[in-house]
Amino acid sequence: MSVFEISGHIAFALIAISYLVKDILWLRILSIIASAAGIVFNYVVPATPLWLVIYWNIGFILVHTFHITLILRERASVDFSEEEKELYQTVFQTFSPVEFMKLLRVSDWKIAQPTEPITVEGEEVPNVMLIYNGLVSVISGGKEVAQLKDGQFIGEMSFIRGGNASATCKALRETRYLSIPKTNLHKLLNRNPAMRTAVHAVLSTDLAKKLSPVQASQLTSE
Ligand SMILES: Nc1ncnc2c1ncn2[C@@H]1O[C@@H]2COP(=O)(O)O[C@H]2[C@H]1O
Repeated sequence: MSVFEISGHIAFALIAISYLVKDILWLRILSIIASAAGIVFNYVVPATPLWLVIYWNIGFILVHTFHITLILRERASVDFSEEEKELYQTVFQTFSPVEFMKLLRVSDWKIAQPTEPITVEGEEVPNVMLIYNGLVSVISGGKEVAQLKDGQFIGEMSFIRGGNASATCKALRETRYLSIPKTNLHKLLNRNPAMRTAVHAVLSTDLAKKLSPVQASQLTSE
């Protein structure tokens, strides 16, 4: 088998490997190398070059190169503050840096003063919020049922289930939090379907941690 015939095998082998790769950048790089090997094979091995195949492969290379440029440009623009890095490492590790950056772009940093209500039981909750630093009381039916602190979400229940606030949440001391407007979050997830699983995983983990042992055992026995 000549070197040029081997290039045909390399082209198809790389296409097969690219199907296994999850990182889109690597998938595109492998596809470019596969197309280049395909061009060599189709130029040298047949009696006359197969221009139709060669032109299509050049087209594929151009498309992948264009997208690689966009990906690299996007990745280069990722620059987190210390606070954002901490949130990324503690809560959003399952996100890619670019996905986390997209989430931050549609979010706002806010501060609630002591006794300030963040949600009101039975009323609409326009944002999903993540406590960065502070303490929040969760009041249901006039009684405190829980306290929420750093790294915990507020408003995730109505986001997942729909409907209004299941409880009133009030800051017990000055509380700094990341607020993600739900309309922005829905639009972001529609534009980036791959992020949907990561967002739901983060919110479900938070929800599971909030379940009391009694509630959890009731759920598992259902
Ligand atoms: N038992 C609970 N333990 C912890 N947090 C709660 C509890 N009940 C309600 N919450 C929080 O209070 C929020 C009120 O708005 P949501 O129902 O959207 O989401 C709710 C949770 O974030």
